[in-house]
Amino acid sequence: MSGSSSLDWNNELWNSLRWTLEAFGISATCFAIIAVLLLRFTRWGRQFWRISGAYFTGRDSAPVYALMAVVLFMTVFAVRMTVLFSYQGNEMYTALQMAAQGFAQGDSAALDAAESAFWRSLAIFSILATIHVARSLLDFYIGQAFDIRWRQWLTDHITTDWLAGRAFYRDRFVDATIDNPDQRIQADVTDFVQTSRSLSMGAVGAMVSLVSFTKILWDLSGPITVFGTEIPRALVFLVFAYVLVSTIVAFWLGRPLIRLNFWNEQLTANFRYALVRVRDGAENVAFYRGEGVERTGLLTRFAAVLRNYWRIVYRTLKFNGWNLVVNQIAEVFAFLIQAPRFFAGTITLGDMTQSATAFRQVHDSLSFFRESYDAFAGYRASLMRLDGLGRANRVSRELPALATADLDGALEIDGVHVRTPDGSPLVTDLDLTMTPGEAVVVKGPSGSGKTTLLRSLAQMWPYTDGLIRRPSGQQTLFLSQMPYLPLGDLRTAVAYPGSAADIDDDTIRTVLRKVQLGNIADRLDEEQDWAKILSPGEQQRIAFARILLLRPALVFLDEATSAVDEGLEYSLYDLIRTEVPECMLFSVSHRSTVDQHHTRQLELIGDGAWQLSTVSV
Ligand SMILES: Nc1ncnc2c1ncn2[C@@H]1O[C@H](COP(=O)(O)OP(=O)(O)OP(=O)(O)O)[C@@H](O)[C@H]1O
Repeated sequence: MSGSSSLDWNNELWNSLRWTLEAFGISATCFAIIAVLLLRFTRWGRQFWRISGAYFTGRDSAPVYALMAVVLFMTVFAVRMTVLFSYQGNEMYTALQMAAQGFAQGDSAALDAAESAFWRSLAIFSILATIHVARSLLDFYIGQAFDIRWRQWLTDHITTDWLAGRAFYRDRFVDATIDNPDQRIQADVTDFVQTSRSLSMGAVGAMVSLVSFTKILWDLSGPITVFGTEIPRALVFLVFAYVLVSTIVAFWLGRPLIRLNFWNEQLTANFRYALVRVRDGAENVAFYRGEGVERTGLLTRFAAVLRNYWRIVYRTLKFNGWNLVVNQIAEVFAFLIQAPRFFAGTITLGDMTQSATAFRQVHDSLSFFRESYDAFAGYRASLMRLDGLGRANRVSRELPALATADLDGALEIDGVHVRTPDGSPLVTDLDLTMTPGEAVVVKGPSGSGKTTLLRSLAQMWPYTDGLIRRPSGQQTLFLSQMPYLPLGDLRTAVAYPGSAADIDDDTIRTVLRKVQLGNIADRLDEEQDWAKILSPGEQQRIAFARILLLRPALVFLDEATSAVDEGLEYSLYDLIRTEVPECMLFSVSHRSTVDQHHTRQLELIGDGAWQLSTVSV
């Protein structure tokens, strides 16, 4: 009696190499065909292609395919290693069985042969184990390299797309749910890349493993008679039947987990957002002494997280309970079926243990699809979020915006209409021309559309039409009520949107002193959250410092001096008028003290009506 399936180890290196290359060729072909079909005919496949198709096409895609081929090769190679281990195990246990028989029969020649077979199988194990360790590490490294390269490309691609054509602002007019691009760009991209690889390569590995071990199981299995009917190759059919039934039950038990996990994400995000709100509004909450209300609000949200979490715990108990039972039975299932043949002497101990290994591999391969269901549900959610962001970016860029043209040293507003999203007119048919040194102040009651007019002139507001001709690029500056201070040192904050590298420190310090911020002029290197440190009035002075630094031809100011006293307001405007006298000013202000720095006044009267007059000081 000898192992019914053993390998010729002397030639195994070449055999395995040939096997791996063949299996790689077949897998790569099947993978390509299935991928094309999925990309064309499934909704999520089309979403995948819209998100990342450009990575796989174009001039730079050759290295991508090369790396993919290596990843695929490593996956197939891993299966071959498992196959080899199963044969090595077979030989080792068969040798032990032969040794036991040699002892029993007092046959020293048989004992010697068994002993040398045992040591040979251990020597083979040490070679296989060494290759396995090296392969595992290389596999990890190549997988990570693949992910990092893809993630880098995708983050760059999506960030660029999001920032292009002011989509990051105008997305809100397309899809109100795009309120968390941060999550989409950071977490979803990471998840998308990792899960794309793990699911696709997992499926390839499972299929190759399924075919390989079904073949082994086929060779090792014999017929079984059930109720008078003989089932040939019973083990193969039984494992398929076993996994099918256990999968159906597991699917039925585990299905609610997908919904519960979705809710878990949602409720945790709500809780986190509420915490962030308290952090961002800390000063206001503290002034109001709102801790009590905040505590109740936070703990109510957290209670919802816990309620749902308990449901997950109970459901997981059932799901895991079933899976544990299934897996425990799978441990002995092959032994149970093969035992009669072993005791009848038809198969060796090695065949028995190899049957168990093969059974487990076939079982695990078939179970891959069941166990990946959850990961796939999460993957689809990521696909939907990334595709949704891409779609909103595209659509928002196609939204109408004011037509614009470059014009050196002057401003021409020609037939501009501005409406609210529901179509009510805010400004109707505005015509206005400005020449260097001129200044216009915009007045009107709260809600009359002053800020929205500026949004329209900056091409941000979609409910508008008409034409604006103005100095190009950074020759025109829009300054909102509270200037934006980017992350980084003070130098970067003051120079924004210019680059701090282009301006020397002395110039920045001089300008800060001119706008009466001499107290911070020596802190240019400090990295702080300057928006939290500087008072609103100080932040508004930073905006004036930017005008002095960038010396634009035209500036739009929206309530730019609302947080400073009238004396300071006077000197800031005076500074601009004397330092950059050619600069055209277009200011929105409620304060009458601002009027004296302007030549004309544009008044929004309501329902789209407006009136232009000269300022009489
Ligand atoms: N994103 C938006 N969606 C819907 N309506 C908006 C949006 N932004 C502004 N509005 C509406 O457009 C109108 C004009 O708003 P806008 O902020 O331009 O007024 P304003 O004259 O600048 O007011 P204030 O003097 O109070 O700053 C308001 O009725 C406002 O509610």
